[in-house]
Amino acid sequence: MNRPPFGSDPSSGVSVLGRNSETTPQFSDPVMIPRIELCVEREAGKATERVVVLEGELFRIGSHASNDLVITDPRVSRFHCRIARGVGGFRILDTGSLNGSRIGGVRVRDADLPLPECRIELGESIVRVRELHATASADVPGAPSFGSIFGASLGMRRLFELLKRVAKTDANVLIEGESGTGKELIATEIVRRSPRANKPLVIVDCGAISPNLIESELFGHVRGAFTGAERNRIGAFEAADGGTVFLDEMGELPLDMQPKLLRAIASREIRRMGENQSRKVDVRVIAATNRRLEREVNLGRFREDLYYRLSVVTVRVPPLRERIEDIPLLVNCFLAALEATDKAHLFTADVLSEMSRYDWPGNVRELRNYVERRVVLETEAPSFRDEEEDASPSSERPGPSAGAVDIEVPFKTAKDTMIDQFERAYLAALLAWSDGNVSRAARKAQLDRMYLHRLLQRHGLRRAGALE
Ligand SMILES: Nc1ncnc2c1ncn2[C@@H]1O[C@H](COP(=O)(O)OP(=O)(O)OP(=O)(O)O)[C@@H](O)[C@H]1O
Repeated sequence: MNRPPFGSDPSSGVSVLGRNSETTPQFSDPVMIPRIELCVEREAGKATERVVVLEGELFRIGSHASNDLVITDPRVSRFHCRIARGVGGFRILDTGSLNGSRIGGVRVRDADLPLPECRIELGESIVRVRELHATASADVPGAPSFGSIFGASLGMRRLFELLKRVAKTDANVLIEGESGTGKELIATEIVRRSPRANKPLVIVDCGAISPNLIESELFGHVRGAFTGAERNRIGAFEAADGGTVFLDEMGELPLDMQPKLLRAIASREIRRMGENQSRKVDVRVIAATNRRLEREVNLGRFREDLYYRLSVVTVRVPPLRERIEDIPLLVNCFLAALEATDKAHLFTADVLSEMSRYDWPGNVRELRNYVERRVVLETEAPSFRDEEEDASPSSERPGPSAGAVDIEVPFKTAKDTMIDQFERAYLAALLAWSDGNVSRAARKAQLDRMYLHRLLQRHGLRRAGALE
């Protein structure tokens, strides 16, 4: 999708995309960035005073040396908790710590920080958090896009600034975000702007490959390595030599594969299955996950050393519900991509306002599907409530009728919309049949369980896509 130029139409809630206009909205006023100060008042039971100021989007606290605030306390987990910017404030998220995080004696898992001042209790340590005066930042880009990624919210524009810096380096990157927030888009955009742009980019979806095939997928095999290995095959790392491997759904990588991946990253060597000889490879790794890997590390389900190698830079993509101000811009972009800017009247100010109250469990992907559906069905003044009901797993909405075609809509758009509607209807009925049990549903539909899981996340029919 190219960056769309904007015009405006007072009759609709979104600005209409004028194809010949040169103007793109820019945010030229200095942006005020809220800041907080963290002071370690007590560490492992002893009084102390160490102060740090949170300037970025994400701040990790724990006993592991890679945290932004390292606390040396045997009762503090390696990745204990994190503080992130949220809507109009800051949130604390406990990342599966053993002894918990408390504020005022109350255990918190995911909560707004009660500012202007509060104290977080971690093990035998106390961190005081204090709100500081917001400062003007020159670091927030004015343009509400980064290549094909769009977002006008402060969170997204700060993300673009980070991506710009990350893209120029050769550092491994870990992209965290719920399903449908644009992680793959971000990975592709980083690669496009990196020194490896003209080298191969190989994408491996760790969640969609069965555990017994993943080693061959990543590192290849030689003939006879296992039953069915009839010829030599190179894996993703060799295919990407000199370029980049994008490991999607990193949290699904089986534990026994993790040391092999670590070796490939740390010593830049791989070994094809069934072969003794090692081969040198030069690959940048970008990984994405919709699970909290810190939590997986604390629980012993993900190797700490691999996490450390992968998360040289961590990029957190906020869910759409935390940046609802992006919705009008995204609607515009999708209308432009569909060559349907003349349908902007379907998105009145009232519709947009209803859309901003919806939770968007399927994030930007769900929003794009919603826009496509409205365009194809040409629903006049749609009530967003209908959509919410349609999205519920118990919905019995019938699938599209094969006869209902509109040749005014481009073939690909119409086909994608039909498939999308079919998938939603099928999955909703399947889940209703299995009482929400995904394994039973997968057996019934003869689908791979992981694949079904991803389909459900994609359609916003499962909260499991949420970072947990
Ligand atoms: N900020 C954005 N601007 C424009 N399009 C976006 C944006 N974010 C996501 N999209 C679109 O939403 C869809 C989903 O994006 P993508 O596949 O990158 O998400 P994801 O986080 O990798 O999802 P999953 O975890 O399910 O693989 C794509 O069509 C993508 O182009």
